[in-house]
Amino acid sequence: MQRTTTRAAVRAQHLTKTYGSGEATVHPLRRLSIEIPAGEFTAIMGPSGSGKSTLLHVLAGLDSADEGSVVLSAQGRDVELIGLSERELTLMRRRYIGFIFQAYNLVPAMTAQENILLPSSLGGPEPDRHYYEMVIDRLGLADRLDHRPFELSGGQQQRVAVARALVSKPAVIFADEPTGNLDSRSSAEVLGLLRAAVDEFGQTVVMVSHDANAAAQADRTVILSDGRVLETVAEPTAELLAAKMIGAAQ
Ligand SMILES: Nc1ncnc2c1ncn2[C@@H]1O[C@H](COP(=O)(O)OP(=O)(O)OP(=O)(O)O)[C@@H](O)[C@H]1O
Repeated sequence: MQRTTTRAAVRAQHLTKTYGSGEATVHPLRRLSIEIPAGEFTAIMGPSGSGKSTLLHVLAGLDSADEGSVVLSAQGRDVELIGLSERELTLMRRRYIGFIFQAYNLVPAMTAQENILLPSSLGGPEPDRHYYEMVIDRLGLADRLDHRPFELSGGQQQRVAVARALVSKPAVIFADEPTGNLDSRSSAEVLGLLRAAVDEFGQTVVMVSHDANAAAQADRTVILSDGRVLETVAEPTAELLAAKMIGAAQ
């Protein structure tokens, strides 16, 4: 059988993270290794406390691991994130990483447009004008750009957060439960946009979700259990993922 090799956008090996000591010790990551293929949509599922958010934060350079390696491939070079200083990590995040939070994390005093352009105002890459306009148009935000977050619905706020993560064409977009606060219609919209970011804009997306329907939008779903990768499911269906999650919780 012919094998095609997919380029990894992020390659993490033997990640270990421990909190506390003695009887209170918690191990969110236990020598966990994972590869995130470039230009694809990867979902991460697992029971509560299995280490999903910790893993996402470590892969995105928002948190550090005690041991292991996280290599980010961006613009033809590989950068090891573990061991970088806080300042170096901040620069890496600004240049190469987009992050979408469950709680949107928009700046309340800024308009939608100012929020979307915030990473470049802070020294990140200047978005390409044509691409910026295409993203705004695709996300249906053209007539919302002068609004502040409190004037927008939850779904619209999350679309602004998606636009903020997309416009600088980061090497990887991470999303931590991006639909966790949304109703089913807004959830479907946001998931459709993440799917389009991969299919139409060639982006790499990694999303943590509890929701089998959301994770089924991905090209593959990695299931975590107790700080380790239990299984990777290619082209998952919601039914299969729901069944796997019952297994992972036992
Ligand atoms: N700052 C911290 N201090 C101590 N323990 C922590 C800290 N952050 C996470 N943990 C613990 O690490 C484990 C993994 O947490 P993590 O948030 O990564 O899990 P999760 O799979 O994302 O869970 P959930 O689905 O409930 O959000 C949990 O037992 C959690 O209580």
